[in-house]
Amino acid sequence: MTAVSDVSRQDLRRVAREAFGARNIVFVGLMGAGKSVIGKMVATALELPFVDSDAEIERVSQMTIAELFDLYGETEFRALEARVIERLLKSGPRVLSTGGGAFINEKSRALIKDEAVSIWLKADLDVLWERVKKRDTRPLLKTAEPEQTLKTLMEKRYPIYAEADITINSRNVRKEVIVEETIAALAARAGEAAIS
Ligand SMILES: Nc1ncnc2c1ncn2[C@@H]1O[C@H](COP(=O)(O)OP(=O)(O)OP(=O)(O)O)[C@@H](O)[C@H]1O
Ligand SMILES: O=C(O)C1=C[C@@H](O)[C@@H](O)[C@H](O)C1
Ligand SMILES: [Mg+2]
Repeated sequence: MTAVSDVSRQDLRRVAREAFGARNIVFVGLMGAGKSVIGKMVATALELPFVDSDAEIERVSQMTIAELFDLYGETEFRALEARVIERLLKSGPRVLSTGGGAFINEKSRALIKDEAVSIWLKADLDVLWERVKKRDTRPLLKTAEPEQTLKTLMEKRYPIYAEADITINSRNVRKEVIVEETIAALAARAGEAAIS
């Protein structure tokens, strides 16, 4: 027997896919917010192709993000990131999870606004810190006080991430909950667009 909640979940997925399947869906937010993990799960649920810009940068450069920062510095990394994001957006539609700094770049942000519906996965500092402190692969957090660095990045970046079309509160609940909330928010936005 099919439960009522399964039917409505399928309906929400159908509405979200029909409204946004022909447009890029882009996840933005700080390190540890869950862009890579949740983005891939949303793509699977909506049966859309998925790409992660950090993974794509590593694939094309044949280097890790940490190696790119070490060898060429942040400015060169940002230039490469902006080029990769432009190419991915223009060759979509797909679900694209970006690196934490991508939406901060003015040109990439303008492009994402033009070519995509954007979703900010917003999380509190303690949630982010619990997640990112387990791995030391993030070059921007190789500082004497990484938690403070993360806090400073939050203060600088949150007003900019807030320009995204949709905000989802990323917190310590099952990932599936965040995925369903994201799809419901996309479906709701589709409904608003249909009315206006
Ligand atoms: N709702 C959740 N519950 C538990 N763990 C989560 C949740 N969402 C994400 N995580 C975990 O947090 C970690 C960071 O997630 P992820 O790599 O997707 O973040 P990100 O936003 O892509 O970060 P970055 O900008 O560094 O690429 C991963 O280990 C992931 O499994
Ligand atoms: O927040 C950032 O600026 C970054 C986040 C990661 O996804 C990587 O793109 C890189 O480590 C930079
Ligand atoms: Mg990621």
